[in-house]
Amino acid sequence: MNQTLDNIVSLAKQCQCGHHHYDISIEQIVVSHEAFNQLAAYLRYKQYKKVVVVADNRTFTAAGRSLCDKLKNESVLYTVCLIQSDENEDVIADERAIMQVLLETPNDVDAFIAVGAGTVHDITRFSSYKMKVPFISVPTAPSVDGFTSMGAPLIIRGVKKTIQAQAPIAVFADTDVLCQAPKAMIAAGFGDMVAKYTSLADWQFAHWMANEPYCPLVYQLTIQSLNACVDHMEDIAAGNEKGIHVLMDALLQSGIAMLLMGQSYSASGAEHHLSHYWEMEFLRQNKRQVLHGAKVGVSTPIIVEHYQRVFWPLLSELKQRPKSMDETIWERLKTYTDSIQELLESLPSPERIRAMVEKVGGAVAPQQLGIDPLLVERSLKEAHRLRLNRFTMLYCLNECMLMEG
Ligand SMILES: NC(=O)c1ccc[n+]([C@@H]2O[C@H](COP(=O)([O-])OP(=O)(O)OC[C@H]3O[C@@H](n4cnc5c(N)ncnc54)[C@H](O)[C@@H]3O)[C@@H](O)[C@H]2O)c1
Ligand SMILES: O=P(O)(O)OC[C@@H](O)CO
Ligand code: NI
Repeated sequence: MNQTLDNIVSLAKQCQCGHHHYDISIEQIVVSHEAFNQLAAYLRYKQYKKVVVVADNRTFTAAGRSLCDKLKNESVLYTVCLIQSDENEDVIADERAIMQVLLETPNDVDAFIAVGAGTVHDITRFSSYKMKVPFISVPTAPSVDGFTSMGAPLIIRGVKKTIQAQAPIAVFADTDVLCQAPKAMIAAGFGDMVAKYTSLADWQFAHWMANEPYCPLVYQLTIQSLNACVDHMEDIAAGNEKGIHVLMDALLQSGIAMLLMGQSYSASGAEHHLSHYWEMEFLRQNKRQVLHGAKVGVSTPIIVEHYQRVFWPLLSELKQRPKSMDETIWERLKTYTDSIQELLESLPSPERIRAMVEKVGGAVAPQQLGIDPLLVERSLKEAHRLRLNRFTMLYCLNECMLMEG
């Protein structure tokens, strides 16, 4: 990571922001060729006797099998829970997957090991939390910033909800496994980082308008991770070890930033709400899922465009308080107009963001992901409702500025 784990722990202890910071329960983060040997040593140190390895067919092939060989050599008793995919071959973090883990886990398990990408981690995070046992993270692709966070975005009765659960107690990422991950997953990881342009802007806005808890340290950790990815775009695009290391470090650090707040304020704004809306629509239509990072890589420039072309012109022209806007918001919008303008002007242009995403091999148009323009249009009007406690600029636009009468 840009910062070492110890460094972040100490920065968090000294933080003067006034908000509660969750303890970083992560004891060790290893990103190296030696990760699995170090995991074996860690299990010895923890004296775990019985673990459950959670994976799916693909992640078991990518890393689970070789990890299990290691566990055998170490005489650690383990069982494997292979999460079943749906009829589209997708593994979804939903009730069925969680129930499968709970059913297949012995009651006296010491710890879980999540071997996979974002989805396997969220299933394991939630199940282990409910069973009151720790989990260890073994990422198989640098595809999301959700390895070190404590939130579990789950699909519950078809609705994407993020439930705060727990962070892993340790992370062991094997660089060979990460470098061999599908190129689309590497591009998706970059997409999840590029999304921080708008998530951080929405967070700043929500803090000004609605007193959403804000912390400069968490902001710094996140923007530092984003900048590291942008600075190493060539390496990430080439998929070389340097690039994969930088990307993975950035994703881990952004996850820790979320963990410190116990919420995804820094990492998820309107661009994520659009992505969640599209994901739910795909599930409803029984279509194959699209990678999370691919969706947010596409929705981020759409949100920048919408803020610069719709939100800002409307805001700067507002002469009187719309009926749907309460007095406090109206006063604050007036106070912060210049700051909001500066904030929006500080964002890279939609073209620039698309060029970055394209450079690392990601899609830039919704149609490339099978998302039709009508769905995009609908999501721009409705997606903010998925997170009514987040006062994003999209929320403000739709709920306070466009709803006359
Ligand atoms: N907890 C958080 O804070 C957080 C943060 C970001 C995203 N997320 C969530 O993560 C989920 C998306 O995760 P994702 O984008 O990593 O996709 P994913 O975990 O759904 O994986 C996609 C597919 O890639 C396969 N795969 C993984 N590693 C592989 C490898 N090395 N080789 C071949 N195939 C491999 C998986 O088996 C799966 O079929 C979403 O539900 C999203 O909401 C959570
Ligand atoms: O809190 P949510 O919106 O699920 O987002 C988490 C994660 O996707 C941030 O990158
Ligand atoms: Ni994300």
